[in-house]
Amino acid sequence: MPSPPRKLAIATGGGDCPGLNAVIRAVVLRAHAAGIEVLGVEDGLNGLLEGTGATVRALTPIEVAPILGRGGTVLGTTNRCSPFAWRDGKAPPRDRGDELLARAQALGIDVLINVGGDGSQAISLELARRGMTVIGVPKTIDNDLDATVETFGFGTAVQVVTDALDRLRTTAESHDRTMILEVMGRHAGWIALHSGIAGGADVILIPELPYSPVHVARDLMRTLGAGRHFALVVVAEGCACVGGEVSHKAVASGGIGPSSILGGAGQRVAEEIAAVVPELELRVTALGHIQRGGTPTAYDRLLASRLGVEAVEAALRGERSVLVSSQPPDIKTVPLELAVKKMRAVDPRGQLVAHARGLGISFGDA
Ligand SMILES: Nc1ncnc2c1ncn2[C@@H]1O[C@H](COP(=O)(O)OP(=O)(O)OP(=O)(O)O)[C@@H](O)[C@H]1O
Ligand SMILES: O=P(O)(O)OC[C@H]1O[C@](O)(CO)[C@@H](O)[C@@H]1O
Ligand SMILES: [Mg+2]
Repeated sequence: MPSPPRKLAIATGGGDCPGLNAVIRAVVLRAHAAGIEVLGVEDGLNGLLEGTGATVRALTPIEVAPILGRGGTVLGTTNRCSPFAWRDGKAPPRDRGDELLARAQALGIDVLINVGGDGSQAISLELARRGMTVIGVPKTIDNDLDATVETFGFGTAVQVVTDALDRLRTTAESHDRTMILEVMGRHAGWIALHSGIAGGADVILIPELPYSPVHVARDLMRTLGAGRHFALVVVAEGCACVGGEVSHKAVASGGIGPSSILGGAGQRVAEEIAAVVPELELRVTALGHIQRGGTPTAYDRLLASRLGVEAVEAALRGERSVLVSSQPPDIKTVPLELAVKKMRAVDPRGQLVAHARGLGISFGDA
């Protein structure tokens, strides 16, 4: 039986996500109750690397008490590069993994709790391979992690998009327009599909179902011909038409990140529709990071809190290289490898898509 850990560290990596602070709070509360100290690593794992401007600080129950419902992460995060492919300006990427491990050892960290999506858990796995005890906590608004039934942040994002659709509907109704809403999700259509159903969309375009602009235009005209004067289209940022490409937009890289990210699918779809039915009046909204910011829903706070507590329980049981995973009604642990094995995509032949079709929603695919 391994001796119980005396010191845990917690880090949040990848894009921020509503519920991260609830995980941090839960880990600190449960660990302190068990007499375990918790260090918070700032900006992903950068706090364990010299010269990054980020550091490591002790987290106390008093400090985390008010953060349960706060969006973002009080530790900061990064979704740019990795400790194993560190970028300094234009120099080739270098491996700083061993430096990170040495620093963690010097600080007396027995277990690292790494909260993040597939990219962060790939980092967890490599740290584990190099000898660190790591427990992963899954997070993503995209819902694209296969190793857990659900991730916190997703429900909050779906609620934000649904609220946006409710607002777009009133202006669409007033102007007799077709409103196109571009939403996040990278290469998975979960946010678009869930919010499209909940928000009463007429057309939903997702990466898993390549569409034809002619079919989208036809289905919109059918909707509008059936006595309706407006329509709502939800476009996942990673969707593409049959034989087409996803759209990217340029972003300022800050010297280390990519110079372009997914974006522009909504505008592209508007142009494709207009090419077929120029008589439609279209407007495009890209919701962007509004979907990721702000207060988590009650359910996401609950899920995040349970994952945080169970991560500490797993550490107390002496587990290593595991991911805490929601398997309703329980939170269990699964091998860390499962988090990175494959992306969870929408099943085009699954019941959710069938139910959407049952509501008359078009995917523009046939
Ligand atoms: N601790 C970290 N330090 C540096 N970079 C990190 C860290 N964690 C994650 N990253 C980078 O961020 C990328 C994305 O992380 P991850 O997959 O966990 O996030 P996500 O929830 O899928 O969100 P997104 O991919 O939009 O950032 C990783 O591929 C990796 O390059
Ligand atoms: O914050 P960034 O780097 O713009 O990344 C945006 C991406 O991150 C996510 O919000 C989460 O993975 C995606 O839905 C989106 O494509
Ligand atoms: Mg990712």
